[in-house]
Amino acid sequence: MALAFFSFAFAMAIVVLVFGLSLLAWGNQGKNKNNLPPGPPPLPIIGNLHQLGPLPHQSLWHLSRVHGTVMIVHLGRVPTVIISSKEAAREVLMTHDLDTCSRPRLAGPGRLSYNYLDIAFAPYGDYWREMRKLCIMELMSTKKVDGFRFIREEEAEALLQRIGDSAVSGSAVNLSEELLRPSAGVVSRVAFGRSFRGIGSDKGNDLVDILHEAMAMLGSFPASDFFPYFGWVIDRFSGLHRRLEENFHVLDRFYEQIIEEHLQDRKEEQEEDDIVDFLLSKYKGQTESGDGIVFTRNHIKAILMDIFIAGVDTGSILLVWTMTELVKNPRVMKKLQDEIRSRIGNKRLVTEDDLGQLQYMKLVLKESMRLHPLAVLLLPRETMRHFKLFGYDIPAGTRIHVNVWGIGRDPNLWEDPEVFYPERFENSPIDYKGQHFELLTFGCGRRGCPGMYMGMTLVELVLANLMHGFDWRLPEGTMEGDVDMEEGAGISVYKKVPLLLVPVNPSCSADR
Ligand code: HEM
Repeated sequence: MALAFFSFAFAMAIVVLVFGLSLLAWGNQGKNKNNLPPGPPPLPIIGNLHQLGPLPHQSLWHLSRVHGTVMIVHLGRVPTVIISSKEAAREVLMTHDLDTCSRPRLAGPGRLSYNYLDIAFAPYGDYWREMRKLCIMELMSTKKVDGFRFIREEEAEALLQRIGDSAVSGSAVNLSEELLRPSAGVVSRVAFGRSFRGIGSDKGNDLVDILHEAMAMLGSFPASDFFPYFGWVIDRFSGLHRRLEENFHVLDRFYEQIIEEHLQDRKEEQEEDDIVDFLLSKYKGQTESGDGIVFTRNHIKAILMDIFIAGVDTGSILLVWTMTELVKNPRVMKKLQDEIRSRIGNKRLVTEDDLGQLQYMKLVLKESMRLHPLAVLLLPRETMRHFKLFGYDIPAGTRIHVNVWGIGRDPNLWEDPEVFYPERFENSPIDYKGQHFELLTFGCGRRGCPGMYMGMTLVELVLANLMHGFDWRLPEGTMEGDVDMEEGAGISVYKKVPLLLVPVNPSCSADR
């Protein structure tokens, strides 16, 4: 009894102490002499967390309409600047790129990247620079990507084959699942030298779920990110910690298997031909790389995490959103099919040589990326030094998010922003390659996406073939207006309800 009382008293003392310290720290925040950006008034301890909602990019966009396009919110104890206009995005990502190009230390990315040993979440510095250069040279350069063209075309052909079978049987295809396969196939064959095995095969663990869970964990807002001293307790109670650990272990087993298979091949003196071989050959047996970086098995696994997660899910999410918009907008789908079919004719497969002729398809993809930019808040940046932004002080160590989703729907930039209308890009120089701050699907500057060419080449090839090879219908009894547009939260925002469509061979279609 006495023991129980002392445990209770001890727990209460800790709660009071934490509460008191938080209030004290909160009070000190207000005494800051800096001219900080405006923002919604924060509550003690939780700051503005209560205003975020399940889809933070949407809540932050609505808040920015009231408080301004350079706005500060307090996520627990962490001041975070939200950028919601193309002008402010240009300042942060271009003018102040060097001031803002580090990454904050966050629980989800930290765990899945083996303590920031990857590229995407590594803080700015020599290690990040060397790894990024290495991955571009070995995997993502135009030359490398062009060299793997036959793999993309084989994967696209296999996809058409599978969809063709469904067209014959008249059954619906789950495109959210099916469109993952070409990117999974390309990434696994190009980067890992083999088709996927060992992931998605565990009972109850399918590849889509594992990837979406990883995206959710990378984009999650765990309490430990906002309450440094006691947040981990909340994460344990909420179950977030357990989810993160489970996801980490599924992925870890997969990377281990890839590494083991490569080590085995090396023993058997098989040819070195992919990035895993390259990482193993460069570092195996050494303790330090040329730049004095101690390289371990975890370093290799962290790089595999980036390639796997960034390389597989992104392209398929973009394709799913694009197919969703097309089926909701039959006029656009018909115009796109007419373009592709008139240019390509009766060829069985659209090849990469054909893609240059498909100008309307490029407009469709830009429009899809405007409304569904995947990494809706980009990856978080952290300022390395103090700088001024439109007269406001942005102190060193501030977290920054660029709300690309909001910029894509800004009525000051786009007429009827909610309408899917690819023609808005006709005769417009706006492109997604990082020079136009209205369309930042791949970010920009030092931390911009190095896999853009690799990702988009496959996306274009697959979309062109889907449109050339088939007409698409909604399942019986579903109308265009019924198509669910709900977003699933994560570092990349995906279509929450899987997209089911029925493929029809064009020769059987009543429209033709
Ligand atoms: C349609 C496909 C893709 C989209 C929309 C996309 C989007 C993005 C975005 C928005 C960022 C963050 C940029 C920033 O914070 O400024 C990023 C970073 C990154 N992406 Fe991609 N990506 C795609 C494909 C790929 C592919 C295929 C790979 C490699 C296999 C890849 C590897 C990376 C890496 C390593 C980073 C981190 C860069 C750094 O922090 O230095 N991405 N991507």
